[in-house]
Amino acid sequence: MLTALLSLVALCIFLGVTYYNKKMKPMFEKAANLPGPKTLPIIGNALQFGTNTKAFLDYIFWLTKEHGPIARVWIGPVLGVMLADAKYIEIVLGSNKLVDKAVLYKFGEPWLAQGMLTNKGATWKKHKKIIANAFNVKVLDKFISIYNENTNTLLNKLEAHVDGSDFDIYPYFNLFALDTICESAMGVKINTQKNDNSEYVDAVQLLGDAMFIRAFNPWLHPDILFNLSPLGRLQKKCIKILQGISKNVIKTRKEHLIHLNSSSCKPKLQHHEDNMQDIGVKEKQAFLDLLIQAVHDGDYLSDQELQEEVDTIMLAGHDTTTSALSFASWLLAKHPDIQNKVLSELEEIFGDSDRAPTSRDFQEMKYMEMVIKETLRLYPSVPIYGRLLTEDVPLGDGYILPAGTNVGFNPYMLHRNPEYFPDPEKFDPDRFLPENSIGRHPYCYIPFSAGPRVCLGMRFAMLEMKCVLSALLRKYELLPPNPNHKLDLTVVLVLKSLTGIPVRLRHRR
Ligand code: HEM
Repeated sequence: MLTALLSLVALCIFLGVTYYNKKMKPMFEKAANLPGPKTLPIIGNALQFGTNTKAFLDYIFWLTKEHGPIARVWIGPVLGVMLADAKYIEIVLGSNKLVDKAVLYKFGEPWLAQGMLTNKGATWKKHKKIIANAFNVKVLDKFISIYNENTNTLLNKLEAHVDGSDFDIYPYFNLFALDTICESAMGVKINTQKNDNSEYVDAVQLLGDAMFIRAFNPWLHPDILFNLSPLGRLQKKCIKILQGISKNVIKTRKEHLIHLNSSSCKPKLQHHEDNMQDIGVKEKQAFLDLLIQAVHDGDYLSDQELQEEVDTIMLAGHDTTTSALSFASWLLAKHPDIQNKVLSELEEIFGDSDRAPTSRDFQEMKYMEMVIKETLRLYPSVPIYGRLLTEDVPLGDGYILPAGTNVGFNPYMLHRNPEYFPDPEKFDPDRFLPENSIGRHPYCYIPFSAGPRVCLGMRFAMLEMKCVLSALLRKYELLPPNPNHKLDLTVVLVLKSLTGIPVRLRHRR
């Protein structure tokens, strides 16, 4: 018995040493010269991250401020490196090979499974092609009526605050964005703006929060412990609600399309653009309809894949725009001169008319676009995202990132580097005038990421944001909040403020 026990201990030690020598030792050696904070034995820098999202964000900012554009941390045996220099970022983000997501993304998998955001390899590539097709300009124009309709509902809700005191605009944009993405992604109206108590909204919100809470509480990392915890049980309940809805919608939309197809005696589901006319779909198209009909190398997306992609679009497509819209309104409220310039542009486009905007109008909103870009420079909706390196990556300057490193990108700090953006704290949309952008490094501005895993919803988001901001400014003047108010930034999937994002409103005429 004793011999067996001793043999087992010896085997464990042997396996541990082999693992260390083969995997960990080369990693330690290659990472030895990377700048970073002092580490403790075994746990490394794990205790420095804090246990909440605000502390995490502050720590990430501090890492770059203190240790510069390459900042190394160890979380136990996991190596993390924050990059905040465009030339280093390009090497990783620009690579067609380094496309795997960092380990933290696995906490999104219970909901998103193998959807675009979390997926990798051949299926990611195949899905990206299919989905990118669904996001082309012609298709996006078809969503304008959805934006306009939901914008009108938003403006009606905001009436309650006209001539009132400061109010937090974030929750209003959040419901607007959720209604818009739900209708665009699935073709379903959930009317959260009109119905404040929505099980659906609560579930989306709770899931976003749960992913982050889990990520920053290491005892919740093992699936077995998480699933038994109250948070794990809550997450399961929320996923059931959301997937129940998307499953149902997929079934109904598919049946509907098949019915339309067979009634025109063409039992085929073809590539969407040609097919939209064929199958006589005159009603509003949703991304889902396009994905159902999309063919790639003779292959359709299965029901499971459709659901994962729709769920991903739902997640990626509402909090991000909410954050950007809220910070844009706050910045415009605090900078009346810039707000007036946007208004002049809108007056040139619309004159005295109160007609709804068209696709052409959005193309003419050049200054508005620069305002949105400058907002995302100062307050990038996704202030941190990451990749897992599958091979050693030489950065130059004597630095190597070993295979297995989790690389983090920190647009918030990158965008505040005076080398790329002089006087970086100043809100100055003119930075994005074509003549002022000449010579700027293509990877120094990355609110939508860059390279092969660039955001798929970038154009969708830009149109949606132009729609709602232009309507808001045509109707209301945004007034600055109490000067004593201070933002208290945190990240829960996206950049938010714990003290809210307040503005005041007054009618224009
Ligand atoms: C202001 C709005 C938005 C911002 C700032 C933004 C930003 C980003 C960023 C930084 C990423 C890369 C994340 C990573 O590498 O982990 C990303 C990916 C993605 N975004 Fe967006 N996004 C926005 C809106 C949207 C919208 C409206 C949609 C859908 C309608 C969308 C769909 C996606 C998808 C599917 C991906 C995954 C792409 C891939 O991994 O290949 N995004 N977005």
